[in-house]
Amino acid sequence: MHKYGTAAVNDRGHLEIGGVDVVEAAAQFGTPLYLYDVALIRERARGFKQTFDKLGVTAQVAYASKAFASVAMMQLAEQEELSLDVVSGGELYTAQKAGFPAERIHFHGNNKSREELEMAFDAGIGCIVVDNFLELDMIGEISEARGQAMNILLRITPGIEAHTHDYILTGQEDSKFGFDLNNGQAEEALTIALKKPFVHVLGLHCHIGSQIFETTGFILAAEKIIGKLADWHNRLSFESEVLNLGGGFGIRYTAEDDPLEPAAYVEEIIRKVQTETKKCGLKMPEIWIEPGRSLVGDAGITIYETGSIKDVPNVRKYLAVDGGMSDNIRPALYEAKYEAVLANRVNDPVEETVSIAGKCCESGDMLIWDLPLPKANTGDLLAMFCTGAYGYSMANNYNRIPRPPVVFAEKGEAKLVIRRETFDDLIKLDLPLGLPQTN
Ligand SMILES: Cc1ncc(COP(=O)(O)O)c(C=O)c1O
Ligand SMILES: N[C@@H](CCCC[NH3+])C(=O)O
Repeated sequence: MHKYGTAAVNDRGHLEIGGVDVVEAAAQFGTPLYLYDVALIRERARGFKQTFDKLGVTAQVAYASKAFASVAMMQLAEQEELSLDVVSGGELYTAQKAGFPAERIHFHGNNKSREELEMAFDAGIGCIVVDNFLELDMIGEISEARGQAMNILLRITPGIEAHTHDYILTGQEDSKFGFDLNNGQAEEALTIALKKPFVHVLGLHCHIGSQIFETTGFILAAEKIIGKLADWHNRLSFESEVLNLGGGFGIRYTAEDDPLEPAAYVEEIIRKVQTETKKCGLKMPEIWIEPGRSLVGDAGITIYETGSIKDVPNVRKYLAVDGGMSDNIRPALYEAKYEAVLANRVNDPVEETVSIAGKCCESGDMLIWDLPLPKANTGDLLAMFCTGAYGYSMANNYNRIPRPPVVFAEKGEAKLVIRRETFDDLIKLDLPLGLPQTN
C-alpha cells in the first residue's frame, strides 16, 4: 500500500486515516463513504504557502473549490488562510454560507450569467477572472450602474499543449476558455478593460490544464506571458500587479504516476517568473495559484462494501461494490486509474486479480480494472484511494442513487461534514402530476 498522509494499518489489520479506524467509520456512517485526511490537506496548504514565504514572494494560494466544494471544506480553507476560487453562483453561495471572507474569493467561469456577476458585486468579492468579451461588457455595465469598483484578472490562453487528458487541457489555442494571447484578443480585451472607469485590471490569469506532471508547460506559459507583459509595459504602460498561474499540479493515483511534491512545482515556476521579470525589467508581480486536486485529491478515500461477485471463467472476475460512477465518474469519463485495498484485511496476502464494478446500469460503470487483492468475500470493505478531488463534486444521482456522506478524520476524531442523501432528498424537487402548479 502506498503511504498517503496519515494512512496506516492498525494492529487489527484495518486501514486507519487520521487516526480513525476505517472499519469503524464504515459501521458508524454506512457505505459508500468518503473519508478525508484533514492533516494532509493542511500539510499541503502550508507547503504551498511556505514555498512562497521562503522565496519572499507575495502570493495568494486559492483553493479551487470545484475539486471538492462544501461548507466545511471552505471553512478548512479559511482556517489555513487560503483564498478561494469559485466557478459558479452555487460555489459562491456555499462560500458565503461558510463565512468565507469575500475579499479573498476569485470568481471564474467561461459563461458567467448576469445574475452570477451581480451576485459577485453584491458579495464584494476580491476579483473576477474575466473569460470573454461579453462578460467584460457586463462587468463594465454593472460596475457603472452601481458606481462600484471591481478588480479583474484577464484569463488568457497562451497556446500551450500540456501533457494530460484532452478533456482536462485548457491552455491550448483551440480552447473554450479565455482570451488568446497570440492572435491579439488578449490585447484587445486589455485595451477595452483599461477604459472602463470602475474596472481595475489587476493582471493576467492562465491555467494550462489539470493533472500535469511536468513543469515544462507552466514554465513555457510563464515565459510567453512575461514576454507579452514586457511588450504591453512598453507600448501600453500596463503593469501587471498579479500573475495567476492557475492550478493543475498532478498527484499520484497509481504506481504509473510520478509527480513532484506539489510545492516543488510552484518553487520552479516562481523562480522562472523571478528571472524572466528581472530580465525584462518588470516589477515582480504577486503570484497567485489555484490548486484543487493537489490540495484534496490524495487526502480523500472512498469506502465501499463489496457485494455480488461474478466469475467469467478464463476471462475475468467482477467484484461489485455499493457505489460506482454515481460517486466517482472519473474512470468512466477520463479512464482514470485508481488503487484500492481491502480496508478490513489490509495485511492479507494478494491472491487474485479482480475488476471492481459499480452498481449503475452501465457496462462502462467500472471503477478499477484488474486490481490485485486478497480473495474478497461479499461484505468486505474496499478502500479506493485518491478520490478526494472531483469525486464528491462530480457525484450525481444516476439511477437515483443517493450521494454518500463525507467525513473528515483528524487526530482520531471522525466528523460528519456532509450527511448521506436520503430517498426523500431525491424526490424533494419532484412535483406530482395532477396537482395545481404554483410555478
Ligand atoms: C481555472 C482553473 N483553476 C484551477 C483549477 C484546478 O485544477 P487542479 O484541480 O488540477 O489543481 C481548474 C481545473 O482544472 C481550473 O479550471
Ligand atoms: N474534473 C476533472 C478536471 C477538470 C478540472 C476543472 N477544470 C478531473 O476530475 O480530473
